[in-house]
Amino acid sequence: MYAPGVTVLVPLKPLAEAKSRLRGAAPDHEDLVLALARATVRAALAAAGVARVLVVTRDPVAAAELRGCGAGVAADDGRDLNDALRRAAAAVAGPVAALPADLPALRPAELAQALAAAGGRRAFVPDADGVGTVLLVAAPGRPLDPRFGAGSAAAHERTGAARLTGDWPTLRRDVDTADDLAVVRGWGLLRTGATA
Ligand SMILES: Nc1nc2c(ncn2[C@@H]2O[C@H](COP(=O)(O)OP(=O)(O)OP(=O)(O)O)[C@@H](O)[C@H]2O)c(=O)[nH]1
Ligand SMILES: C=C(OP(=O)(O)O)C(=O)O
Repeated sequence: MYAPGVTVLVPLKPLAEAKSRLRGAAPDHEDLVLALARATVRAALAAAGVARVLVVTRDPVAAAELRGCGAGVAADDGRDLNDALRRAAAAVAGPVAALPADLPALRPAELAQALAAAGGRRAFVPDADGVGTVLLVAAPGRPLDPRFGAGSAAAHERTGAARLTGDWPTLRRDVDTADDLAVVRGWGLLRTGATA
């Protein structure tokens, strides 16, 4: 049976505001944020089952750079992260998922496996600590209904989403802090000039 590819929404704050907990971890903060996003987008585009990646942002520099990587851009006209994702998802026809822009070590095969594991259900992948969310997949024909933010894994579970905990270390390692950055640098998987 033909299974249509997933549209992956990648939300990204304006570069100057994003990843505030990483401020000081690299000489040029905006360059670091963009490098994380670029690596995330490239990996997502290379994953089997992904039809396209749409970056949800209002930052013109990030939009232009990420278009250059092959992503599309959806206008960010939301009040906050979940509102922006909700609005962008409502405009997508077909399967939709959301992935944060801070997964620079992501291996495409791990994302492909997670999307396959969702198996047409509403599902999410928690971060390495099991507290946050690194991937939310909408049930076919249903709203994305994102609950990102503090304690989002539990919040997504409360909405009936299946918790997927495969052996996906690069998918589950979002980079929020300098310690997270050190972990992915240690793996040697950060393929970006600014953060290498
Ligand atoms: N479009 C959009 N993206 C957002 C918004 N808030 C957060 N994001 C993005 O959502 C993803 C997950 O958010 P966080 O990991 O908390 O990142 P952050 O808010 O940039 O980082 P901190 O400032 O350190 O909290 C990141 O890719 C953010 O850039 C928002 O209001 N609009
Ligand atoms: C917004 C989130 O990201 P973080 O906890 O990494 O800031 C989340 O996990 O829902």
